[in-house]
Amino acid sequence: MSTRIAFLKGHGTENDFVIVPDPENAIDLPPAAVAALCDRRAGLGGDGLLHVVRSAAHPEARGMAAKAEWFMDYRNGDGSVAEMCGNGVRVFARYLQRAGHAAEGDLAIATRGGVKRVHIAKSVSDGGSAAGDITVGMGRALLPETDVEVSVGERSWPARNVNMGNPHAVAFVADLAHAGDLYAPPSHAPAGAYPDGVNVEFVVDRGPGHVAMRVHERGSGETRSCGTGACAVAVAAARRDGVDPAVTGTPATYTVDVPGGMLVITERPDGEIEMTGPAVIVAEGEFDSAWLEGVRA
Ligand SMILES: N[C@@H](CCC[C@H](N)C(=O)O)C(=O)O
Repeated sequence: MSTRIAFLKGHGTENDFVIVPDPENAIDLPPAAVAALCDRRAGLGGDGLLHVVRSAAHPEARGMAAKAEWFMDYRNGDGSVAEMCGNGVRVFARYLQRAGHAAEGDLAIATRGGVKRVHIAKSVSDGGSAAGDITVGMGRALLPETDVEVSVGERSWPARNVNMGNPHAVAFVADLAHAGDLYAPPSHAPAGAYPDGVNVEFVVDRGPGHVAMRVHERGSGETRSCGTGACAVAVAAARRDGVDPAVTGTPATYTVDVPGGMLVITERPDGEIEMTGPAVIVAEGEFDSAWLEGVRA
């Protein structure tokens, strides 16, 4: 018997997600079903999917249930699983707020990358009303001292290897257009540098503490924003600029322009990184479970 399954659509700086609320983890979402839901022509469309589950009801999150009631079971658009999604966790928080599971202020969300602290700012009123920004504590960046190179077509660049829970290669380029159409994943060397694949960011300077980036995301293709990518870029830019908050004792803030908007990233002297930006829910509806059954078959 088919049933109706509720979904929402949301985005953070145009990194967009299908949101499937499923508190008791009752909906089977194998990779093919996720890819079908994220398909922009034959499905609902999204860079990824946020499966909203109570931590206590998910085997990967039970251990975090005492600290965070809700688990972000994040999937990439091709159905693959990723450790963390920075824009996703902000959109996830906005969903929890809209559904009445969270209020403005602080909350904790369980992710595969651990429990993340989120702050939902008060709504602002400027003639109409707009949702306040959402800040997430992204944890610390790891900077393995690996020499990496990324290539698109004939062009190659040295890249900084940054791990934000998920893997990134950050390349500073003369012109963002040099990354080409990014339909195919950029290649990287050495070949074994990223055994589980990599998100690749291309970065140009806009001014002091201000950069712009494009990204090719593992499992999603080119997207209009990537939160973990923006954090990786901010840290790579800071180190390139000779800035290390652990040494100076002063927080470092970078503004990162992405094709879909702007994110503000602050790295603190203890290494903790905070990311702030908008997160919105744009639609909600239902789809027929029979459609998903057809995809799974
Ligand atoms: N868009 C996300 C990152 C999603 C995961 C990434 N594609 C991966 O496979 O690591 C973000 O906002 O961080």
